[in-house]
Amino acid sequence: MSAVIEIEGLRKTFHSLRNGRRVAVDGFDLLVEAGQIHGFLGPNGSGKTTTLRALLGLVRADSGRMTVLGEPSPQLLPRVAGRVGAIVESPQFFGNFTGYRTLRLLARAGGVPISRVHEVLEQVGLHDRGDERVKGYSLGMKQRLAVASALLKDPQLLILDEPANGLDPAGIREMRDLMRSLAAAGVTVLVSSHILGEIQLICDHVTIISRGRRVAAGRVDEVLAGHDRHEFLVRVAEPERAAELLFAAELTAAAHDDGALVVGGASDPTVISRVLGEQGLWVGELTPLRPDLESVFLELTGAGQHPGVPRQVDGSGLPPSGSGDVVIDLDERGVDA
Ligand SMILES: Nc1ncnc2c1ncn2[C@@H]1O[C@H](COP(=O)(O)OP(=O)(O)OP(=O)(O)O)[C@@H](O)[C@H]1O
Repeated sequence: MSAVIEIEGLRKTFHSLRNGRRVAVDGFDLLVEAGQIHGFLGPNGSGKTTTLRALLGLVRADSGRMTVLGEPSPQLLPRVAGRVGAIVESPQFFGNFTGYRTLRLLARAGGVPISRVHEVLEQVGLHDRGDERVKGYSLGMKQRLAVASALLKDPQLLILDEPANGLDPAGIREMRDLMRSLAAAGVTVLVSSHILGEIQLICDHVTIISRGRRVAAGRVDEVLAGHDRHEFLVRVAEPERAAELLFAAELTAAAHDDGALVVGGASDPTVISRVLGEQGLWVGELTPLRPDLESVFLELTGAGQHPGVPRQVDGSGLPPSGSGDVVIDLDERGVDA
């Protein structure tokens, strides 16, 4: 598989009068290969947006090596910009424009044939609503319009920063279906999120960032398997006696909140049912406890107890007011330090 995005040792420090020096990204690595739907996960303030902004040349990294579609970024990003679509932060559009007019303008500005507008509206499922004003769109429709604008160039790589943010369950499902259909059409997708269930449903690969550092990366199933503690949920009539029997058999047993036991140390579940059954305790339920991305994420990032460094409230982490349109046209990107 060829690398579509490579980041090695990315470091970015922000300096502000109020908060002094803050290391937002601290030696971070990321590898996204062709054909992946790659989830980029991290708690609030862990460095996801800064990483994406550095990758796209929107903020200057202190150090690190980055490539996009094989070209060093941001130096030679313009060479591949036509093959990359990116949406960073919340999309904003002129409310009085229709979806169609919005895309037609963007297509003209980007030198894309107008015929492409119909194709992308179709692709994101807005074809029937293209003649309506954007101000009447739901948040989910606005997000899909943003994706449509990023698809105008028919990109090979789509980078989406928190596309499910603020969406209701139906909107999230629409976004998920859209990402799947794009991946099926051969687009490599990098999607950042802190909605873990979503990432687990959509993505085949994941990179988890915590406090600016990579703490896990790989196929979602492999990352999960690496955190499988081989525990089982066991339901029996006498949990306390069962726990004693299990301890005596050198297994572990902990009370679960609804009277069940969480049993560990058994290579296979028949060991548990045999230990209990031999003493006349019949097992009513024996379920393997598989880790989900949420438990792995909380374990790796400590997000439950130690939330990520909070976003600055002085607005220095936000785009300047008025620069609402955050659908990034890589051909016209600016660089801030
Ligand atoms: N322009 C900036 N100036 C100063 N600090 C910044 C700036 N941008 C980001 N930061 C800080 O860098 C750290 C990482 O922020 P970043 O926005 O990259 O995190 P994130 O993972 O995208 O968070 P979220 O999920 O909340 O969007 C935070 O501590 C943030 O306050």
